[in-house]
Amino acid sequence: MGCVLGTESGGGRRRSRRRRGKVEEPPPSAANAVEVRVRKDATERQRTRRTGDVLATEHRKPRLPDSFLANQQQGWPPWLLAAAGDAIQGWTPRRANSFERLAKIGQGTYSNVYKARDLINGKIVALKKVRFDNLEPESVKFMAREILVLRKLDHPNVLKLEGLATSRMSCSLYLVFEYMEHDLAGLAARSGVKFTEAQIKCYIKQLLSGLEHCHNNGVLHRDIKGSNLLLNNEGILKIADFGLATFYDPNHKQPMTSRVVTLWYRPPELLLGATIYGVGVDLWSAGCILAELLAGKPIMPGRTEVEQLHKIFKLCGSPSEEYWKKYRLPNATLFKPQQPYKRCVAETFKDFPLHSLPLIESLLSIDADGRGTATAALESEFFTTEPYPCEPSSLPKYPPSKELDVKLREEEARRQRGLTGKSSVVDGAKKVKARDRVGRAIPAPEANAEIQANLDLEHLKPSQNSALSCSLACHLRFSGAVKFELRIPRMQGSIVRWRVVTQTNTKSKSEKFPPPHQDGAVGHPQETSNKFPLSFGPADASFGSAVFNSRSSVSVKSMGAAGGASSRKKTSREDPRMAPSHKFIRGFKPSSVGISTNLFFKSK
Ligand SMILES: Nc1ncnc2c1ncn2[C@@H]1O[C@H](COP(=O)(O)OP(=O)(O)OP(=O)(O)O)[C@@H](O)[C@H]1O
Repeated sequence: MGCVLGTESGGGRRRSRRRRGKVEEPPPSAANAVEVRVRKDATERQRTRRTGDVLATEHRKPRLPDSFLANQQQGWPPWLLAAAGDAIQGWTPRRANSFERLAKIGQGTYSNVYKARDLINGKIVALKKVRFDNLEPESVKFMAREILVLRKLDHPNVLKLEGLATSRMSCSLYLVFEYMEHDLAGLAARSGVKFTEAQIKCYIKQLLSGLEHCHNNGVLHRDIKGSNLLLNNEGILKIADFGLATFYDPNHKQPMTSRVVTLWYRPPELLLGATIYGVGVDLWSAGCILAELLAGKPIMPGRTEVEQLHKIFKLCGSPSEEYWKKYRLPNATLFKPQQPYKRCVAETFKDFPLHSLPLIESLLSIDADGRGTATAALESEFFTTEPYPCEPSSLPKYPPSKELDVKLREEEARRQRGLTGKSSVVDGAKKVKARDRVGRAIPAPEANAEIQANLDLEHLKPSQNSALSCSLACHLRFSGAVKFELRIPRMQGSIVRWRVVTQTNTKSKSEKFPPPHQDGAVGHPQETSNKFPLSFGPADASFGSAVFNSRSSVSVKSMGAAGGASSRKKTSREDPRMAPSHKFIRGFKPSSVGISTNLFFKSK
């Protein structure tokens, strides 16, 4: 027996008639005529289905939500509604051909960014083009989240999403942003650019103001770094690239993925596998940027997660016993140094302006709780003492210098010197190895695209045709370049032949698109990402002396070659305090980082 909604005769109130299992038809009236017609149709269709009529197939189609129909009326293509209905709800799309593309200005993990002219008002904009046809549903979901986050934010120091555009012909969505001439990483890398203390204060104040707005609106950015801080010619800094951002509620903390934030700016708790975290992750990155601007070079340019953590411990001290007990982090047993490291932030940055140190100390607290909030950081003496932050409008105007331009310029310089041939070409933009870069500041590793796994495989006894153990550090970048670094234990009298089988798991692309099951923020329980011991790589040379000299000059950069990746000394010995790197383990599960690797060695 079917059931339909009925209207109570006389009273006009609708109520379910399911109780009596009886269909009652209300008397037709002007007020409910349409509803009655609809119910009649439904009843007829149900009867038809029972009799096996052909209309039954039509009836099986799921009913489309009203928002879907409303959006379709607004001109959204059905494929986009299906993929990201919530994110675009209430907006009317622009046509892509109402913009004139002028130049490609950036490239991201899943997008190309173009400088374009709005043909309606002549305004110059940035169009972030996202192609849907070759994106997996997961990636689309994260793109939709980026739009939702951007739509929630409205602040002078947060890049505003001005609209969306679609093209009829291609499966693409364009995010329309105001055009920004520079990014902080590109600007800092320019030769001849030296920021004064007042200018650094101006930039950091704007960064913290933007972060304060994000955090107050329940948004964590999770990828704060120089290339995501865009600047216009009026000196306004805007936080951009919310591709890794997430909503969070400090009062109802949900597990989230720890595989976020670009390595050099990633806080220790994430490296240790924390899944419950908060605003502290962005504040740590802000602290790294502040120190980087003052030093003129990245302060902790690690190449692997292990090395990154090592650098953090060496500068900021290793966590206290209370910390390990308080947080019980998943990777604690792997990374806990046998002997503690002493904190030496003040000593390392002794040449920094006096009032910058308390702020850096606080932002670079090992314990995220010690980092406070963006609001508290804005109240720090750094901003209330002389020299005061300069006005954005008083900042110098620079020719365009975004990271991509820098890479292209450097590649051209290398080509001129006849050194080309080693870098890979990615969609027109050639990648430049860190050690080949000129200029003092080095752009950070690209986005979060680096998946790093130091894999220690099970040691098998050498015997005929047996597999020999090895330690493999694998670096996968989404540019497509895969680099393997093999550390092979000395095998006396063995001829080693190897077969390396790699299988990238395109389903869990990267930290950029953490698999949904790893990010509670999109409604899935989280799993810790590093389920295998990571080993510390070679100990790095410690961060050199700070280059800021507040006595002699207000300029902050006097270094020649950049520190970090390009000038880092390599030592062959590991720090004895850290976990050994050639420990062999059982039960290794490489798929947790999206790459499957097998090594087979044959001994004689
Ligand atoms: N509004 C803008 N104005 C000028 N340039 C921009 C703008 N938005 C983005 N860009 C440039 O495009 C680059 C890529 O943009 P964005 O970081 O948003 O893309 P993404 O796909 O999220 O990148 P990633 O994978 O690096 O995180 C930026 O580094 C920047 O140089």
